[in-house]
Amino acid sequence: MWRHAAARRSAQIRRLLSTSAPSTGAGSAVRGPCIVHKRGTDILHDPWYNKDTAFPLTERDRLGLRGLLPPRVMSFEQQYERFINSYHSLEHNTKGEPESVVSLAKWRILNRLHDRNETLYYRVLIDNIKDFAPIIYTPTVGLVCENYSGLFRRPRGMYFSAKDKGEMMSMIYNWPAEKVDMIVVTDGSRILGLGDLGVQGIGIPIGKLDVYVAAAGINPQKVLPIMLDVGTNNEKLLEDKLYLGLRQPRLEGEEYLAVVDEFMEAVHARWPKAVVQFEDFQMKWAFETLQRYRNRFCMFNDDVQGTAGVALAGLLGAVRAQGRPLKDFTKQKIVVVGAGSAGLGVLSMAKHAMLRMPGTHKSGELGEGHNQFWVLDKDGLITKSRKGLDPAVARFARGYGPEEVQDLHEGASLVGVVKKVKPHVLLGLSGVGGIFNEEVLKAMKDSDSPCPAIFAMSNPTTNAECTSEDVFKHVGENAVFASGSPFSNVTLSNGRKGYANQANNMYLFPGIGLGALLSGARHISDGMLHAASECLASYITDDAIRKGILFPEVSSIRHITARVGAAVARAAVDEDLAEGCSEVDPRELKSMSESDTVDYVARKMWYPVYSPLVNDK
Ligand SMILES: NC(=O)C1=CN([C@@H]2O[C@H](COP(=O)(O)OP(=O)(O)OC[C@H]3O[C@@H](n4cnc5c(N)ncnc54)[C@H](O)[C@@H]3O)[C@@H](O)[C@H]2O)C=CC1
Ligand SMILES: CC(=O)C(=O)O
Ligand SMILES: [Mg+2]
Repeated sequence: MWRHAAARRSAQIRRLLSTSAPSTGAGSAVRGPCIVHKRGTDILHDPWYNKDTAFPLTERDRLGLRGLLPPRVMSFEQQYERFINSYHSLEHNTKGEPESVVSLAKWRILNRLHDRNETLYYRVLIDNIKDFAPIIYTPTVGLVCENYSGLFRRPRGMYFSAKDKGEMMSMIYNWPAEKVDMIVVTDGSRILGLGDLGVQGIGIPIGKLDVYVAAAGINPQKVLPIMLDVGTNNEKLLEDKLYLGLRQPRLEGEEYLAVVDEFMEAVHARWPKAVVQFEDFQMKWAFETLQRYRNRFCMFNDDVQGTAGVALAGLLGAVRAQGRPLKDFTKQKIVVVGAGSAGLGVLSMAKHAMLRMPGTHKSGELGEGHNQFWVLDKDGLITKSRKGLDPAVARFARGYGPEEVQDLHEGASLVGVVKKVKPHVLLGLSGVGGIFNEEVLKAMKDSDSPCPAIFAMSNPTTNAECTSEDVFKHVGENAVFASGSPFSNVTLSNGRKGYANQANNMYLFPGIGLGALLSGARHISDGMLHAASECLASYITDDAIRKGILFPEVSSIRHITARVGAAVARAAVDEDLAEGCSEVDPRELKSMSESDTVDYVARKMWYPVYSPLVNDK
């Protein structure tokens, strides 16, 4: 049985590798020579250049490697097959072990390859993204962050701490790559739904940048994960002897902002065209830093803006799933659970999309007071009678219109709200696992939609508001479901599939970053973000939507990202924000048709093949 499976896999691997260049984003499978400034073991220990046993004999002579490797020269295909086989042996050998043990073992084997040979690592990642994304990204990356200090073996990325004040401008030059295109930075204060993990949050920028390389074809030599260690308020970590971060409470106020300001100035001074993605900052800093930097630097906040675009695409899909025209989006009743950085990002983008729907202005149907949303946070339903309401939340508080007849009071419970409102959509970004319990889901049966939509978007899996099983069992087989972390499809009573879509910002952030980079955008505008979301929403056909498919397969992420990247670049050009990049100036970008732009973006995507190495000494 095991042998048959292995033979099948070998055939699959041969098939995969014989198509030397996939249809999108291949770049060229034949690469020109690459100049290295090192020789001998220095090359073997550098994962950017290392080919392990695949160094040809001529290269071994040229680079001083002769005698440093076993004599047999393996092909890339053989190395690939060897890795995949060891991965499957590990799966086989860990059967029956607890899930966390298996997941961490899988992460370790991938991480070791990452640290040793990036070309092979990214090739296996690209080819097997659906299987490997749950390991290098959510949910396993959450487990890795929780255990990071114990798992730490080799550093990756850069660490700027509160103790580095005044030094960052010189520290930035310690990074060995001359050019950096994409940076993902966190302060570790809200890692997925796991809270403050301090310096251990570095796993998130690393995972996000892996997705950038796999999905957007950003050259891994030009990505930089960054941790801003300003302390932690996590008592458990502060007491942990192995904790690798600063043992002090988080900086606050001006002291905190001074660190982030200095970091942003340092990055901009060395790499003025780099795109900076802010990730997993607690709400107050997510919004504050976005406001502070978005018009000065080419940056965005993925949790606020990337998530919003993905959720909006899903919400529009939910309208189509009901067989209704898109303009009916303005009539959808949407309950949002979680009014944090992600929830508020979604609310504000969805509201903006409603206001932009064709015809809404003419009919005067929608105004700022129009409110299709019921928003709950940890204290229940948010109404205008809530004391000390933040203006960003106040826009969505109930009580501004005729909806008051629904007799829902401040702080009403989730189940109470669902029973009274009968929403078309229930969307969770609360970080609270299981909060969409049986009672809540059963109440969704009475939704005014023939296909009630449940989005359990919190990560990782343990923090998801509910599971795919729960939804099809309690809401009904006509429900549509999407979650932040992957769940399995469910077999329905009629033998059809209940689709477990993944509503994760991974469908957009790589394209936002890529489009901004290739257009040389001065900054990332709302228009560029809307273009990204619309592109994702229109990717799914009506046929697929009717089956309950709201988002594409993760395996097609490179294809989607090329399109999203092109849409973002075109929006930058339209808004005169594009300054062009080294090869293409803004006029050329402007003259490209839509499909030319997609081709251009796809051509610029890096694809992992071994380049001939030439030494400059
Ligand atoms: N699927 C995706 O692409 C994304 C998912 N997320 C997930 O969303 C979750 C929240 O992220 P943020 O908004 O940044 O966090 P946050 O900490 O800023 O906000 C959390 C919100 O949930 C509310 N909340 C807490 N307990 C609650 C309860 N029992 N009932 C109702 N509301 C409750 C809080 O009051 C707060 O408004 C995290 O789990 C994160 O992983 C975030 C970004 C992207
Ligand atoms: C997916 C993501 O960005 C989050 O859960 O924070
Ligand atoms: Mg995030």
